[in-house]
Amino acid sequence: MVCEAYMRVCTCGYIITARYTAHMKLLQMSDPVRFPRMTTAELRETFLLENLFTAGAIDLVYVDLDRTVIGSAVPMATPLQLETQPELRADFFCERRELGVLNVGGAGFITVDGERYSMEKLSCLYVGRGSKNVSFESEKSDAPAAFYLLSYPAHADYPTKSVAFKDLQGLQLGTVETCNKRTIYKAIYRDGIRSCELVMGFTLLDAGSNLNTMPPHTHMRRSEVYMYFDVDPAHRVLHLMGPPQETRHLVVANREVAVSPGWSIHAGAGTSAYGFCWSMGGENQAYDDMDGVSIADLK
Ligand SMILES: O=C(O)C(=O)C[C@H](O)C(=O)CO
Ligand SMILES: [Zn+2]
Repeated sequence: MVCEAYMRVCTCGYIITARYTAHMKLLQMSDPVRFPRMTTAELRETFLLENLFTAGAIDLVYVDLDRTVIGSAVPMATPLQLETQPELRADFFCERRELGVLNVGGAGFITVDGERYSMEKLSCLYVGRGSKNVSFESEKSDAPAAFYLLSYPAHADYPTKSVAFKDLQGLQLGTVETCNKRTIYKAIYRDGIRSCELVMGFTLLDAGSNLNTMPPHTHMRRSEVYMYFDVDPAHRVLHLMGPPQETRHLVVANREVAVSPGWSIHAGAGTSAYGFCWSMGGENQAYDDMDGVSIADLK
């Protein structure tokens, strides 16, 4: 289906062909001046994505911050093809972009230009700039894969590569006493799968711990995106955000995404167990380039 609204907007110049299907939602960030006066509804509309992971579809959102594209692909009985989008003005999705994918659902496959990658739960795939055909499949439609997608502009071609959960080396942080014992798994980063600006991995909390990224930090050189997964439907994560002296929270459900500008802390406390995918784009790829904030200074 071609989007009628989009066709009206772009009759001057841009030629839409049938393969440019529905357009992406556009998410426009707020700034730290407007932030403290935002209502709960405004905060949620600006920083939270609640409607990804539609069964049998690819969902994509374009964020003006670092030109991030956030999305999901949940293939059921038939594979799903990643199409280019009108907003990208590109012949194919990865013409000028790189893409990171994390599977948080059942086992599946991703095929990139004829190469088929097996994607168990928590496998991660990097798709390099210039890759033309990307498609997603589930092994079983009654336990579909749930592919989380994160894409940034790319200025070089790095090879498409996958990594399975069992091959990731975890970094243990936190303690039981401070309720934040957790393991960080880095997949796409300077010493792992190479990329232009995308940095991507996930964090799993130990049983009984519920706090992530505490003490918190900001990092003006990059924006960050959190996608919470394996959250029980009856439970929520209280995602903390905002300038360290002006924090607010978003109540986040399973497979929802919180966008975090460089001026914002990003941390969370779950009412039960959860994992989350963190990913970043921006000026550098040093994972530990963080401006730490002491807990006592938070307001
Ligand atoms: O639990 C944590 O700590 C994290 O997962 C931190 C994120 O990875 C992060 O904020 C990286 O900048
Ligand atoms: Zn961070």
